[in-house]
Amino acid sequence: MTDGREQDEAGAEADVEVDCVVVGAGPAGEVAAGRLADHGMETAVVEVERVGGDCSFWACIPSKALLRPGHARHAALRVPGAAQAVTGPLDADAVLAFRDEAVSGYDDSGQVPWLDGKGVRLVRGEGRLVGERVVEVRGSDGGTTRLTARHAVVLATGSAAAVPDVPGLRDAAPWTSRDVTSARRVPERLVVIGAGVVGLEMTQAFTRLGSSVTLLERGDALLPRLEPVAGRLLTEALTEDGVDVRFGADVRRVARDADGTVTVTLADGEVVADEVLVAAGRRPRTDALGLEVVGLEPGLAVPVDDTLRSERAPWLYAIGDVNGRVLLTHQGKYQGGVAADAIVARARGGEPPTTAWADHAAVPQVVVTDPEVAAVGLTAAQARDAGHEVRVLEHDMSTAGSYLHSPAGYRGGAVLVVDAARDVVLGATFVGQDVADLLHSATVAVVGEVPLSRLRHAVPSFPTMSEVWLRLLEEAGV
Ligand SMILES: Cc1cc2nc3c(=O)[nH]c(=O)nc-3n(C[C@H](O)[C@H](O)[C@H](O)COP(=O)(O)OP(=O)(O)OC[C@H]3O[C@@H](n4cnc5c(N)ncnc54)[C@H](O)[C@@H]3O)c2cc1C
Ligand SMILES: NC(=O)c1ccc[n+]([C@@H]2O[C@H](COP(=O)([O-])OP(=O)(O)OC[C@H]3O[C@@H](n4cnc5c(N)ncnc54)[C@H](O)[C@@H]3O)[C@@H](O)[C@H]2O)c1
Repeated sequence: MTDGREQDEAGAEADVEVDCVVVGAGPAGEVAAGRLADHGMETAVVEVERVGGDCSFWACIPSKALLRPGHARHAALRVPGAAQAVTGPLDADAVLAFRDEAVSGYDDSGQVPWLDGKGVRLVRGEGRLVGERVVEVRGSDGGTTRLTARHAVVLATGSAAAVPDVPGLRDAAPWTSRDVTSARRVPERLVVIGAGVVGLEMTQAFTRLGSSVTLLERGDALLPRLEPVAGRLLTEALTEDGVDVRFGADVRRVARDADGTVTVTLADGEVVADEVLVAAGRRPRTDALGLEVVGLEPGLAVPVDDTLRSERAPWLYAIGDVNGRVLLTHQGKYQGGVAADAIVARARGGEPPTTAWADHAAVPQVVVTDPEVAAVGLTAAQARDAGHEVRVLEHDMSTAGSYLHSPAGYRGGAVLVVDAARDVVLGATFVGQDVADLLHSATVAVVGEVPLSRLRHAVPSFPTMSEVWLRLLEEAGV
């Protein structure tokens, strides 16, 4: 099933007809293709780089591998007995080797059998819309294949780092998320432009690997779209790690000298470093995707409705980062499943069985820093803005199960946002070591609209981090 190029005897490309074509085999595209095939749709997936997408090779997986050793070392340092066994810094070479192993040496052959097993046809090359339901694929040898979809084309081409128009920045050969996650050495001095999730995670990973990091954020707080406790505790933690965190940063110019040194000029001074990481947001990968075929502008996101279908063409769907809805792997995979079900239902003359409403109501996200930040649903401010009568429950998390995780003093906090009129949870935020896996309990509570009076019967095990639920419900008086 792999490879998929069909050529006639003279070696010219042949047209191939299938039920559905998915462009991009990242997490979103893989899920959509697999589910379409499960439903009996003959499906082809087009991939220009590696099956598994950015997430597997240049984003989620390598970034988490770079973070994990530092988090494990710090967790040990907080526990008597274990702390005494920590006798030195991280072994940077071993960390980079761990990262290489996590990305399978940048080889996607381990991911292909899953597609094969589903019966999905993999076509290697760059896909581009060239007509109604037609995708042209240009292979690395310059040859082309035309794939015609009987039912639907699904765009799942992801996103790339956006490089702001700062004078000199592009010429300074900055690191992007791809370069930092695949770095082969640890720079002595690193300056990071942008304190979004990429900037925060990579700042901490490289600080703990031994870089001296300056983090430049133009805003006035970290993670401003989350509960304020998240940004506050993370700022404290990064500062304690030795990061120079600067808010209100106005980056005016960047220059790289002949000796490789980078100088970042700010409105109020300059920072000199060995590398500069641009972590200032993303742009959809639609520059050469043929969007003009359906009247959309190349370079922009592909707007879709809640079935992930474009309003421009009833056969066109877009899932994952490329539609700009929520730039997270798990939401892209969720969208892939919803889109596949909608395509199949419509192909059979029916209505989509569901929509991707969780994208609006209950998006879970974990910022994998130390402390971790795990949040789902609405913050108190967002809930008030949406017109809810809000009750906010807070707990500082320095007690309960957290004591065993970090007896030397746990830095953490929890916030539950409750719809006072309906007694249900609208959002939750947990900050602290080892809180990430608490998040799904909150996601279930938000999606299930479970009343607090019912939640008290969900008894958390003693002594686990889940006891934070007990404290929050005590605070609520239920
Ligand atoms: C450093 C970093 C860390 C991250 N960590 C996390 C995390 O921990 N958790 C999380 O949920 N999210 C994380 N994200 C976000 C996550 O990586 C994205 O949301 C996710 O990869 C989106 O999946 P996707 O399938 O839409 O796109 P991608 O993973 O980008 O996959 C798109 C695929 O399409 C292919 N493609 C593009 N154009 C074409 C074309 N014309 N023809 C054929 N193929 C094409 C690409 O080669 C790629 O393989 C992180 C992002 C970054 C940058
Ligand atoms: N653990 C995770 O789930 C994870 C990890 C990494 C990335 N992601 C996803 O990837 C997406 C992209 O992340 P990102 O961090 O690249 O973008 P982002 O949009 O989240 O953050 C960009 C930050 O850069 C700042 N900025 C922009 N231009 C600047 C400038 N000129 N000077 C100084 N600061 C500037 C912005 O104010 C913002 O704080 C996120 O939306 C996130 O969902 C998720």
